[in-house]
Amino acid sequence: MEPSDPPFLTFYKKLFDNIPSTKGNDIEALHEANECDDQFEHELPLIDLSCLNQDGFRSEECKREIAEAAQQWGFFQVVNHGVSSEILENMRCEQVKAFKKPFQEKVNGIREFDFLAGNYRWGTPSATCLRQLAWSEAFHVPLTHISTMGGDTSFSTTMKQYTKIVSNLAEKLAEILAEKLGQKPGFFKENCVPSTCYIRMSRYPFCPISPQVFGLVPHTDSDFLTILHQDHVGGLELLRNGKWIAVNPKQGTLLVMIGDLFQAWSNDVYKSVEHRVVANKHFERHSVAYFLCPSYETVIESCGGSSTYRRFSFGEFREQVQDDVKRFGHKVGLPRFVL
Ligand SMILES: O=C(O)CCC(=O)C(=O)O
Ligand SMILES: [Fe+2]
Repeated sequence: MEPSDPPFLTFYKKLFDNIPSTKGNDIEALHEANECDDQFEHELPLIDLSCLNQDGFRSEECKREIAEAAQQWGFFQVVNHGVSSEILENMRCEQVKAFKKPFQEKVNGIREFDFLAGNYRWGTPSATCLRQLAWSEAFHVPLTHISTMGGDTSFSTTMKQYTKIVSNLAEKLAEILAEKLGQKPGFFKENCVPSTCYIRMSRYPFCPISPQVFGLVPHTDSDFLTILHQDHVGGLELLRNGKWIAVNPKQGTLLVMIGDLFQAWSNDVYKSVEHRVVANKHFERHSVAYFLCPSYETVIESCGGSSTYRRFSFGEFREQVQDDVKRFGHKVGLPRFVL
């Protein structure tokens, strides 16, 4: 059978050849750099979205909790979000099957899903050292692609069901966050379009050299907000007050992360949360993320008060991110746009 795993060890051989000896002190230093504090895990905000359908008081209270979590954490977990456990499970199964396709087929584009070469990414082509390498593979699928996917396959049906609910949820949460800033509704409906919103399905193969590489290097998301579903394995961590906190999996829960665009739009009221995925030595892991993005022409400017950031279009932001990744090996992000 043809292999399905990306050839990390052979393709990135140069990076592994340059590893300083990883004995004694070096390994200790790495563990220290990767250290994660489990102590605050229980404090991660968890919000019951069914309250949004209840009487005025309960629903207002729920909106307040959402805005508070976005301000203080840039992150929250949600339950009763409208995606049934059946759809979540189907999505996971379809994703597992898709990643089991031969590596070469994933690279060339999976015909059966109308995927092109560009839909598949793996590793970090720009990495110049192991700490920049992501030990993971992913399919990026814009919403426009999902809605035009042909055939009544279980893959296309599940993708359509999942994205329909999650995209509505993302828009609803974004509108609540805007309302809490005193903004009129409609901005996200008007500007977030199916050609730029996308689903990213990720697989993190088990990694024999963990902790020397990450599954996904520390980053913030370049969108308004992200809705993530992770499987039971764990590995996602977020940065809070200088400490990494593990986001342990809770069945049926979706995770919401504020991205850079919301931070700029809200003039730093909502925080774009830095997060990473730690590679697992023994188990593979899957996750699926939905990114709420505006059209490339959409201008992002502070919705109130004197702004920390200059106005920029989403297209300009993306180009700058790609440029920085090429030049420095990592994203700079919002600091590039500070006035
Ligand atoms: O897999 C995860 O838990 C995180 C994925 C993520 O952060 C991303 O795709 O931007
Ligand atoms: Fe992310």
